[in-house]
Amino acid sequence: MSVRVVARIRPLLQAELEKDQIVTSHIGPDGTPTMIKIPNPKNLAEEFSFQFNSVYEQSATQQEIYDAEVAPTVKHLFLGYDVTLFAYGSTGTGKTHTMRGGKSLADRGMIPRLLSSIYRKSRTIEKSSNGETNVAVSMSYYEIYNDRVFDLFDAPEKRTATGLPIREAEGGKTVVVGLTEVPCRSLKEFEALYDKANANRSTGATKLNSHSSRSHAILCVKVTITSPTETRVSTASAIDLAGSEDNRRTGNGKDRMVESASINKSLFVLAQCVEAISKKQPRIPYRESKMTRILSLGQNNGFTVMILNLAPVKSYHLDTLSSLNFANRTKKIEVREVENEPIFKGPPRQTTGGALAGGTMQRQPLRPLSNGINVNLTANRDATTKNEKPPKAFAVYSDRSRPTAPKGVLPPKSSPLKRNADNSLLGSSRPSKISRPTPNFIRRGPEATTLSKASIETLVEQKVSEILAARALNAPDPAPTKTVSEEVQRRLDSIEKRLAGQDGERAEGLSYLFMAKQHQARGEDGSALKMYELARPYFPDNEKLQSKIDRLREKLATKRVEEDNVGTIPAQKPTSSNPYSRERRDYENDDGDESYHDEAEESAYHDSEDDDDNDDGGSSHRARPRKQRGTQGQGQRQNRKARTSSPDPLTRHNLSHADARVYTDEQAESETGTVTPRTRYLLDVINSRDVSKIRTLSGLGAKRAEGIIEYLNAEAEAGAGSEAEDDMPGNNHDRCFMLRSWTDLTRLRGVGKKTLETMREAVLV
Ligand SMILES: Nc1ncnc2c1ncn2[C@@H]1O[C@H](COP(=O)(O)OP(=O)(O)OP(=O)(O)O)[C@@H](O)[C@H]1O
Repeated sequence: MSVRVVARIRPLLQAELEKDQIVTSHIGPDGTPTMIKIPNPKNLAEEFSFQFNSVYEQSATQQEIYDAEVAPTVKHLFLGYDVTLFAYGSTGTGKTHTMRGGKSLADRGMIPRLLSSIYRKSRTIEKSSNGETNVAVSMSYYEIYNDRVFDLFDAPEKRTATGLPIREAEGGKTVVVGLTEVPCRSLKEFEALYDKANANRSTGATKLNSHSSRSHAILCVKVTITSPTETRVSTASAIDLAGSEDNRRTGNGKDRMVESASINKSLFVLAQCVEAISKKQPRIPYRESKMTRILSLGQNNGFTVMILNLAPVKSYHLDTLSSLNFANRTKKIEVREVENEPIFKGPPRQTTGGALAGGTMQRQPLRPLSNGINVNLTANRDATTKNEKPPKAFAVYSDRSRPTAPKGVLPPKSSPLKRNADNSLLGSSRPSKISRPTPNFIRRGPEATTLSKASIETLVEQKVSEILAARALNAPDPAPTKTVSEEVQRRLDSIEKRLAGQDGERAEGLSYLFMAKQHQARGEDGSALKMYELARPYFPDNEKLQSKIDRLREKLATKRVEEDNVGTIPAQKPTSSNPYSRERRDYENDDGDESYHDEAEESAYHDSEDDDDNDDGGSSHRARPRKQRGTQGQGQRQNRKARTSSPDPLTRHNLSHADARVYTDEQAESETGTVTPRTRYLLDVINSRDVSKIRTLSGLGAKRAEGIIEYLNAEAEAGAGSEAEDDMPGNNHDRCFMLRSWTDLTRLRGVGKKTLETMREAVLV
């Protein structure tokens, strides 16, 4: 079934005027409000309509929304399904109000109401089973702030600078290592913990919201139902995303800008993921931000409800269109309704709650996670017998395929908890249950080529976890595992070096560059200049960076002179000689033109990007490396097509953050020069399509070498352009597909990032 998407229009705030309202709800085909209408910013007489599962008007109460959208999921939670609830919207649109709410009973948000229902249902189940069935509730709560994960049960002063690591456990789940999981046995206990943890959440004042969330907050409530015959675990995740921000309106200072860049980047990646999923694209860029890795939208099973929060007024016009478009895509995401497998057992045992009795928070030791579904339970069972704390283990699914449970582990179900068929939720017809097969629309990389390689990867991960754990606990590093080979040790050293050494500094420099680009794309030249200047010490010999700074200074000086002369920023037509022209043109286009078509918009962005400094050394910024640059005329044709295409009002944000798309460590290559000599060498060898040459690269066997050539040929065969480009008149595909950058290399099928790093490190140039 699809993600259920409902829209909520918040009431006018004190400073907002009734006459400025532009967002309206309308009755849909089923006779209930399901449609949102909003004028086209370019032509106010024209309206865009968006259809959702439900629409809540300004007067809707918390109770109404809870009853209709969240309460129906509770029974499914108790039947072993995971439930994900998240709030999306621009800053100041009411996400936190919806999820957390106010203090009064009527104002309580979805989260406290959900917990209230969970406890009520738990008591009912325990009572009706005459105490034979026990329900334990525990919670974890963390935030993703500036792309780092922090446990909200930790006071801010106790946080480490790097935050908690996340990683993929063997079972294919993304897990936060070292997260606290707190048992809470009553609503009262929950509320005390939740309030305390919320006080640790990063918030701050912006011009748009005096109490703005600066992080994505993720609450996971684990429900463990233990009957005499089986144990079921399911998780309700409630996510209050930070809101996207337009820094021309927030009045953010430097620190807020850093937060803002991080918020916008992660939301941009989320939008990219949603777009990729909804278009069934083979590559979903989950890995490009921690939030998307953890959320793994479209990969988590169970029920997902998204509440789209909207402000009704004109000042949010473009943000609202952007959000509506995002939500429109989200509703196309199919979520597989899969029940968590129960664990069957022999004699009854103590529950998790019992094991962790006392209401004290317990820091779980950092240790490698075990595999598979219901990892908590297996771990808890061990913990009970050994009187140890259970390892942390909850997760939303990540983009790795998950092994199916070995045959014979789970006998056929005969549970008293087994539900009656209930197809009522969300009005869908439910598919029959399946046992977590791999979603077929996600292209998987080939399995590791050899067993030894796979075990090396595991050992490396295991060792890194141990080291991180030792550091976190301020204990001496554990002795190396006997089985760690020289090869593993060498790679560990290199990973350690990368984590702690120069690369850390470089990463900081890169983050300044990234923010600078974001500001520049938005036309915030002053802030962009500041960020470039902050990046400068990290790349002292980089002439390109220096000349960028010089150009920006010049541009700002020109702007100041113009402002002095005219008294205001000129609304002039861009000219090629005016250094101010490109950004104004982009900005004006995306606010005003109908350049809304995604594919074409992307091309338009890249074309205009090329017009600028040509500083990316080729295609390294591009999401689709196989796009071949056309001539200037071709680029213009693409732009023209973009502007006449369908009025899809996405996304000033997309355009603004286009450079966030693949901004990783490797963008150093585009920012700090062109492709590095080592990468150039790798590219040359791979582009040669010569198996014997490719095999000489470290870490590649014959099989992978052939796989690489197959990939190159397939890409060439597929044509060197996107669907949008395919339609372009005069677009001649370059049939000889070439990789041009490190980013292109990261897209090679079957070659992981670690292997790439090994290959690069082994190049002697
Ligand atoms: N349904 C509502 N009823 C009354 N007030 C509301 C409602 N929704 C939002 N508000 C008010 O609007 C303001 C902004 O709401 P909130 O802080 O929840 O926004 P947000 O989307 O979480 O913002 P940010 O992303 O910046 O954290 C708050 O003052 C809140 O009380």
